[in-house]
Amino acid sequence: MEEIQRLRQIIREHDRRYYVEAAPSISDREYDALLERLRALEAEHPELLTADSPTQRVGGDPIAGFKTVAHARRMYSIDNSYDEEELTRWAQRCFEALDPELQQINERLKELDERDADLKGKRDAESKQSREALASDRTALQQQRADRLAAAAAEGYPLPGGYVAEPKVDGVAASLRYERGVLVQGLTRGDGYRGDDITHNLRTLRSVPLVLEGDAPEVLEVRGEVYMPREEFDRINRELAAEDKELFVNPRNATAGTLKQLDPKNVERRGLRFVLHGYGELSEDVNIASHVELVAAAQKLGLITSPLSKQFGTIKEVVGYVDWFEKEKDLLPYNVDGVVVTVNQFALQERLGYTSKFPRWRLAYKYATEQAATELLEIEWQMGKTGKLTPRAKMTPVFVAGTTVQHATLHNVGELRRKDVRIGDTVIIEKAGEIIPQVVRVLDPERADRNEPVELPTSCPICGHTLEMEYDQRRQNDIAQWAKRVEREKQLAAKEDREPETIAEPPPLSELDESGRYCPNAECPGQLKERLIHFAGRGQMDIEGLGEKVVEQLLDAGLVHTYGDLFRLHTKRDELLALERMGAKKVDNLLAGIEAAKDRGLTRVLAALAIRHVGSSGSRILAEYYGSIDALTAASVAEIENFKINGAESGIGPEIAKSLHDYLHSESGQAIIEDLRNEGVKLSEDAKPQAAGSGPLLGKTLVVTGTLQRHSRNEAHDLIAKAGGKAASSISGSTDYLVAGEKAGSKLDKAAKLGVKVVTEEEFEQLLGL
Ligand SMILES: NC(=O)c1ccc[n+]([C@@H]2O[C@H](COP(=O)([O-])OP(=O)(O)OC[C@H]3O[C@@H](n4cnc5c(N)ncnc54)[C@H](O)[C@@H]3O)[C@@H](O)[C@H]2O)c1
Ligand SMILES: [Zn+2]
Repeated sequence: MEEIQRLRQIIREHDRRYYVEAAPSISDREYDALLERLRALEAEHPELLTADSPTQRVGGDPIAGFKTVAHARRMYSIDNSYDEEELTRWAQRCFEALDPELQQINERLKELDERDADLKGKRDAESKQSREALASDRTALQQQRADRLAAAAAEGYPLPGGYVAEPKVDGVAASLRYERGVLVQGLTRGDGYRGDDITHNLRTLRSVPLVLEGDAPEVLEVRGEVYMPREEFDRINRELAAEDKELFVNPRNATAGTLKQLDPKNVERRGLRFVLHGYGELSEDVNIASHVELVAAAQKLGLITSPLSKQFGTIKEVVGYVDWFEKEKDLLPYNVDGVVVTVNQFALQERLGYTSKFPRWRLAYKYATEQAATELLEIEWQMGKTGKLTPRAKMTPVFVAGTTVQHATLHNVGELRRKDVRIGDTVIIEKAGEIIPQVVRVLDPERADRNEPVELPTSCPICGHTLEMEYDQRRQNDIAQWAKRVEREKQLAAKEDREPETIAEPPPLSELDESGRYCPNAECPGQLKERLIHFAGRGQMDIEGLGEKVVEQLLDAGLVHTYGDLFRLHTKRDELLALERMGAKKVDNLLAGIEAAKDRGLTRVLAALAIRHVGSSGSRILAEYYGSIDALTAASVAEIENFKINGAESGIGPEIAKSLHDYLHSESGQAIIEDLRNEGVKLSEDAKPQAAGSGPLLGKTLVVTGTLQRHSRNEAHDLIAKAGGKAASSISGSTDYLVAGEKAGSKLDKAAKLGVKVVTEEEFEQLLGL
């Protein structure tokens, strides 16, 4: 069946975008609809079902750069439903499979059937009579069964131990393995059988204890959700926007994207959290018989569980919780997309077992994302400070998920073309998880009287400079790879004296692959206001007194046309004084602020110039490595892309390298740098003390007290620093561990009061991985 093939291919592509790239292009609901369609087709044609169908496997392929490790117990996905009645039907199925009375009735019905089958062929009177008796027995049993089910339905399918309902936190599943109380491994779910080893990243989370409290068992694997609070998500997206990088579409993708970081320092900065919702391998000495007991035991060990985890006797009560929680969930500081319902007792879970992909004892109820239909009126092109022109849909205002919406971002030309939105179309928009509204799709793309595709600008609407296009990096790589393979095949064929085999060529780059259209003129007035605001901003040149309002005034009065003009403002004191609300004191402050900004150094200057793809962290890495703008300008693209720091990848990718190189060698870029240099702006970076690297203690603060047997105090501090941690001398709320040697004294009391974990010298060595 062609449709099955096609659906599988489409779904795999979405899986890759979602799990591997953390950048989905359709909503979960649409994705689930595709999967449902495939499942239905496979059910109709079971002979076409294959083990590698997306309906049979969970998650995505492993991520490059991480070690994959087999899970001690498989990590399943969870079947989900958007339908409350489905929740009740699920409970009914569980009840039917578990209730002893129904089991008995079913057994007896089966017996009757077997006996009936034996008698079937026989024609004698006795057999006939027996069969009649059997039939009436069956009717009675069936009635009994129906009565039992009706009674159970009325009660809400009660189970011994009941059900547990928990928020379905919208993040990424992870498994933490503790051996004798020490965190030894953290894995992603991966394909369910094997996950990526992200131990070093998970260690940086404050909510992930490196050592468990109290009596920890031999082996304890807990599973839970790594997620990003909304506030943190907003902050990161603001930062990305300031660096003109692609934004994360929601906190879940931000979490996935963060966990993929190779450098744990980048993870530490992004307040991720962990909340427990399940378990993996448990050693014999673990005495836990239910989900509720798991949660209680985990809390005692210092793990974080959901305060909203609730036990209920019946599914009716669970449905009540689901209804109540629908409004309530929006008040939480993190995104929740549903409720996970679990059969509480492990013994019952075992009896229910698993399908090829899901446990039968768990179901995720998902709240639907609100959507609305409206008319697309116009495509506007907005210019950002790096000169990127972003298409934005202007629509007839429509109310969706609590607010009136009339703009939706389309990100880039690629997305505009892939969604093929046209003026006059009715479009479906959606606000999923606190995000800027998105155009999901066109309602009726087959409509005969549609307008022509949207016309794209080819030159800058403000300065007229020809625009530059950028294309999806992955597609570019695919094409480059193909060219290499063709070349290799040619050489091989020549050697073996045969015709080279043809290797299918990937489709050429087109508008569908376009990731950005830019005005490359760094002096384009269309970018000037945004550029100046950014230049003067906090993380950049940090010029006091130069906010948005003042920038506007300076531009309106024609006092500033370039960054360099800012540093010449001191010659225009009178003109400044003539501006509205600009007294002598304010002018002096502004001029002093500008003067002070000259000494910020190369890191800040690079970040301030708003060079495409070059953000603050990239600027820091580059400035610290090269030391001066001249050294940086002398470097080739390949050098910038490939230099190593202490043998490790620098984190500067090809996009950054090319964009920076282009800028430093462009006429406008060079003019800007020379101008700044002439004005005395510092274009070098002083050598920095060795930045804390990675290590098992990254992001953790430790205090050492008392006398250790094997290490002096100074040695211990060195070891902590080498492991990426901070050694502090006094305990506070932000201390993670107190390392207590002999005669530890008063710090122990303080640690107890503040809830700081106390570790022995041995445990300390385990933490260090010694
Ligand atoms: N938009 C796309 O392109 C796209 C692509 C692939 C997948 N998806 C989405 O991803 C879903 C499949 O992903 P999935 O397999 O991770 O399933 P899922 O996200 O629907 O649910 C399972 C996961 O929920 C998490 N979870 C959160 N809170 C939990 C709790 N209290 N108890 C237990 N688990 C909890 C766990 O990590 C678990 O693995 C699909 O339903 C689809 O909506 C979307
Ligand atoms: Zn321009």
